[in-house]
Amino acid sequence: MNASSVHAPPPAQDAGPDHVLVLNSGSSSLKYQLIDMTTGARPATGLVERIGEETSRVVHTPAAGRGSRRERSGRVADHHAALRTVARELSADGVGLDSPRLAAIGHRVVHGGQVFTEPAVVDEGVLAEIERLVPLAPLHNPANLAGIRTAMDLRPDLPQVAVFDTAFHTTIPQAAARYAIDVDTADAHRVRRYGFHGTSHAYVSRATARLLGKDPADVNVIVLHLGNGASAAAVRGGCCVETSMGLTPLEGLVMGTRSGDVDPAVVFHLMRVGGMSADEVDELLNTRSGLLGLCGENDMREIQRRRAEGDQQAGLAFDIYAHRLRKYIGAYYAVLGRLDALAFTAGVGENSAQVREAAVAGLDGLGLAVDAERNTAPGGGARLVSPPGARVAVAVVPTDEEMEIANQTYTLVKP
Ligand SMILES: Nc1ncnc2c1ncn2[C@@H]1O[C@H](COP(=O)(O)OP(=O)(O)O)[C@@H](O)[C@H]1O
Ligand SMILES: CC(=O)OP(=O)(O)O
Ligand SMILES: [Mg+2]
Repeated sequence: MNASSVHAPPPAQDAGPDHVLVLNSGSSSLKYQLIDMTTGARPATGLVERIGEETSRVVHTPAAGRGSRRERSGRVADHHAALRTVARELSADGVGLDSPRLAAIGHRVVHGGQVFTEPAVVDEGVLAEIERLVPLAPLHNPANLAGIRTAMDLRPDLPQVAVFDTAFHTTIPQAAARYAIDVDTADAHRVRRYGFHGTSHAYVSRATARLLGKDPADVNVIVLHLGNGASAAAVRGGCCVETSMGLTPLEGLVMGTRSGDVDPAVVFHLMRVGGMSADEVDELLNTRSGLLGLCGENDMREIQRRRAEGDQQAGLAFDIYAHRLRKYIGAYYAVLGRLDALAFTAGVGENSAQVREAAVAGLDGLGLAVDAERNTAPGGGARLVSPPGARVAVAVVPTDEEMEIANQTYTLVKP
């Protein structure tokens, strides 16, 4: 690894602990943001990606005036090593894990089962429960646990708070949460719809209401969180009533590498006739399916480029992706009965005008359309892309899972 010089300002001496470090550990990445809860500023953000591979990449971005962006490559063996690397980067900026201004570390934990309806200060009992849920989120929960355990090693005195992706979905009624399988079998194995990306759905549904100048309690909204993982949520008056991910983050929309909905019999067919093991089918549906499986590419930018050049495989992958979105929009409209807004968020939702246009194509009858000029206009921030006076607002609403996690964490621990 090659280091570069840093110019860290002297740490403030008089402020109390008002910083939260947010960690979002994915299966092979660790994203982090240090947030000043007094000002909302982010003294540092960054990510470690390709953890465990031959060459990992570390990108650390201090806030303006605190130093310059640093990028390194080299092997980062696991999530423990990743967090130690992050700690060193933060120390170099004078805001290390030993900083007296650090109030807590907030961790995104993907699966909280039915137990965690709120964020939790981590203790041995919480760790044991997250561990018990590993079989339901094998890609995510082990990484989340590694992040928490290393953070506890590095700062045993500091509160660690777990914020669960599933928590926002615990209001989903039984009629939507239960699968139609034998009740005793389902209960014995905790089989039900849990839903994920809840922190994002909660934040974006509230921000959408704000954009409309309304109280979240008065607004019905469909949120489409379209990142590498993708899910839809129907939110009535601030409460989630339906979502597309289920027992695990595999169900629902077409994703970067995950299939989303398939007939469950596909699994038995591949095992009986295709000679695959359960683990092989699991790996196929989670990591070699979705956009990647359809056209060899999971980056929507690249798919759009190939589609524009007439590449039929990329065109079909895009069409399948958009078709699934339309199907869910129609279904969730029916679930809600009345729809005030459709909100697009995350990497694809915030940046792809083509996906937004295709997702509502032909839905004019439902009052859903995008205005070509608004939809393609550059600019960040929450904004409407539907035509003026539209019956249903269509909006781009950037998600901020890190700020939401920081707020929930700080609320629990602030002095
Ligand atoms: N300008 C863009 N146009 C289309 N897709 C984009 C654009 N920028 C980012 N994306 C897509 O966003 C996805 C990543 O979204 P993101 O929310 O960062 O994912 P995650 O947090 O799940 O890793 C990638 O598929 C990428 O292609
Ligand atoms: C739950 C989930 O799918 O998360 P991500 O999109 O970060 O993979
Ligand atoms: Mg994400």
